[in-house]
Amino acid sequence: MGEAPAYIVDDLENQNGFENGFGSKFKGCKTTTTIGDKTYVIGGGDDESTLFLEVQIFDTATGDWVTPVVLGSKPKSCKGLSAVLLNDRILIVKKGSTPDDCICFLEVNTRFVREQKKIRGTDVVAWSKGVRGDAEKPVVISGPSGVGKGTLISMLMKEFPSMFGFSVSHTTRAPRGMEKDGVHYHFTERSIMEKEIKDGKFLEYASVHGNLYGTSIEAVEVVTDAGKRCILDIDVQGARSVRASSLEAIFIFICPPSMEELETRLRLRGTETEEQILKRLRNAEAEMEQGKSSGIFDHLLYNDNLDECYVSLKKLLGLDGAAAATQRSAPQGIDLPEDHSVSKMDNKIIIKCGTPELEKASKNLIVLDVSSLKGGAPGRTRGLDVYAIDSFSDGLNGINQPS
Ligand SMILES: Nc1ncnc2c1ncn2[C@@H]1O[C@H](COP(=O)(O)OP(=O)(O)OP(=O)(O)O)[C@@H](O)[C@H]1O
Ligand SMILES: Nc1nc2c(ncn2[C@@H]2O[C@H](COP(=O)(O)O)[C@@H](O)[C@H]2O)c(=O)[nH]1
Repeated sequence: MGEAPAYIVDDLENQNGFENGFGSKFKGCKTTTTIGDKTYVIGGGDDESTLFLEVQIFDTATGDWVTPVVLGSKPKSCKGLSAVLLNDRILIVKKGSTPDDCICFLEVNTRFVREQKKIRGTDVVAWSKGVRGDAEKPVVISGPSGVGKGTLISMLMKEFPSMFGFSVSHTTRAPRGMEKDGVHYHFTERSIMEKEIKDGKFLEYASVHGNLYGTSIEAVEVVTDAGKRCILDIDVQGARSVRASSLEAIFIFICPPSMEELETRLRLRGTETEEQILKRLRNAEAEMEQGKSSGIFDHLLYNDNLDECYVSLKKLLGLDGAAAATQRSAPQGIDLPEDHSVSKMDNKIIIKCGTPELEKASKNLIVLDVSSLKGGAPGRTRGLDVYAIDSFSDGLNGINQPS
């Protein structure tokens, strides 16, 4: 992939098709990035009708404009944009945005995007929000039916309501008495779910105890967009698929103290027929084997005494003691002045804060170190390291060309 855009928007505007194509869409700010034959034009409008950033691709080989499938939540439009091409994604720095909304990524060739392109047979891009540090890894919880996954997750969500969000799965099974559509599951007809699977809607899906279950990309995005850490309650097959996907998560397998106790819990729960209970118990044997030996899971927890197991779970998630208080605070944003320019040096993005007052002040350069980026759509791009320095710091003299 090249480093600098070969085309600027004015050049594109002179290309055949631009006038009749999508040029008119970007009346406000816009930026272009060229990768091989494709020029990604990212822009926003200056009116109420275009509240979000849009993406169009100009194919320089064919002269055609392509409207890609855009996954992820579109960032809000803004007063100005800078784009920097990283390996598989474009970093966007927005002007006139709030601290939590000024850095985002448009993924153009991440594993997630490549998979989606294959499934959908069309151009795909995906937005992901950039967050500082290593926080917010989603949590995948698996274990045989009746082991207590749901119980433990409810305890976690009750104690840390602003920190965790539940990924609401789709299923073809019928709702139980108290279960609500859209809260516990998205209860879906099999034919519809099969179509949605074909359309690439799901991050993972599996046939479990005779029904289809799946985590939609949107289910994870809804939680992530709310600024919460996503919890997935899925079976071992699903966990294996997520492990192979681009979602970087912590994988926890919950074991029962014994198969007898598992049976007792399933029977006492009283939500399944005898036939279903027997099926779930038969499947539990294989699930236990895979949970313990497949290498999918980072941690194994025994749910014998519920309170003790919950304490262990919190410890795994770094929620014990003082750490819990730190984790509960919202992730730090980046306070960017509207007047700034952006350039790149190796793995560092240098944002020069351009007002005369700031130029005189010390610490007028904000550095985004992007050398340790992790994750991405359908979650956050984590690992941004952000710090401020002044213009004359060692090694950064002369980094002052606006992007
Ligand atoms: N440590 C425990 N000791 C005794 N009972 C428990 C314990 N943990 C959970 N239970 C009970 O076991 C039953 C099954 O728990 P739960 O519904 O949370 O299981 P699950 O793993 O989510 O099952 P499924 O995969 O079928 O959704 C519930 O009635 C719950 O109250
Ligand atoms: N692969 C997936 N498995 C899922 C998902 N949602 C739930 N599950 C698992 O199904 C069984 C049965 O659940 P139940 O609610 O019918 O008792 C259980 O092991 C869940 O973990 C999913 O989206 N994908």
